[in-house]
Amino acid sequence: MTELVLLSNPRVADLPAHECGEPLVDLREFSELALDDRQADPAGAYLHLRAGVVERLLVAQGLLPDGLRLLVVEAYRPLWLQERYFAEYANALREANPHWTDTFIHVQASRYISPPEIAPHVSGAAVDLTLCTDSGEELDMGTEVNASPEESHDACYTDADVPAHAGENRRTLIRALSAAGLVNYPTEWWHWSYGDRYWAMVTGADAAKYGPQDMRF
Ligand SMILES: C[C@@H](N)C(=O)N[C@H](C)C(=O)O
Ligand SMILES: [Zn+2]
Repeated sequence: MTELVLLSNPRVADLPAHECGEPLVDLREFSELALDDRQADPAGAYLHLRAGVVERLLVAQGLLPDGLRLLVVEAYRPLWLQERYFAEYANALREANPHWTDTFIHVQASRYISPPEIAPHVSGAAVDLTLCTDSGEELDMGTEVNASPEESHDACYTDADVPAHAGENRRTLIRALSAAGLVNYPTEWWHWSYGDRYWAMVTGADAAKYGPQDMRF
């Protein structure tokens, strides 16, 4: 079994980010991609991603079997929102496990939400997505997008034992995105990134290409 490395692991968190200056682009410009509004913000910040990530997503879209599309749920996330998500989840873990130390809570929280200071969504380097048909029907992936480890009994883990058809759908997603150069966070089948610290750790790059962005509308 391969080792599961979390975002809080120093092998990821201690990597530097060398900002390359690439712009964030608006996914609404690309009709190839299907877009979902469950995480929408009024200005559409959640539909922005670095140009290099978009390029690879379009390659992945082209590699999917006919009739299937990538359905983007959330891309860019502002720092304040990442901080809120992290604090809320850490607090829930603390309440459920009052004997856990702060250090252990930080590690356990990072299974599901990135520590804000290294968060890949804040850099426009990560995207949460799934698959849908041309007519917009979502494929069964074994859990909902954003199901937590607790509510899904760890079925959110990419290699979890899920019903056969859901496993096949996950493999279709994995094949296309991996071939296009994105990397997956193994505790979340829907979370993919390029150019962030996790990508650097997986590919052996010296540094992330993208640092945090402060997008204002
Ligand atoms: C929970 C999910 N939406 C997510 O994005 N998690 C990752 C690890 C993150 O916060 O970057
Ligand atoms: Zn994500």
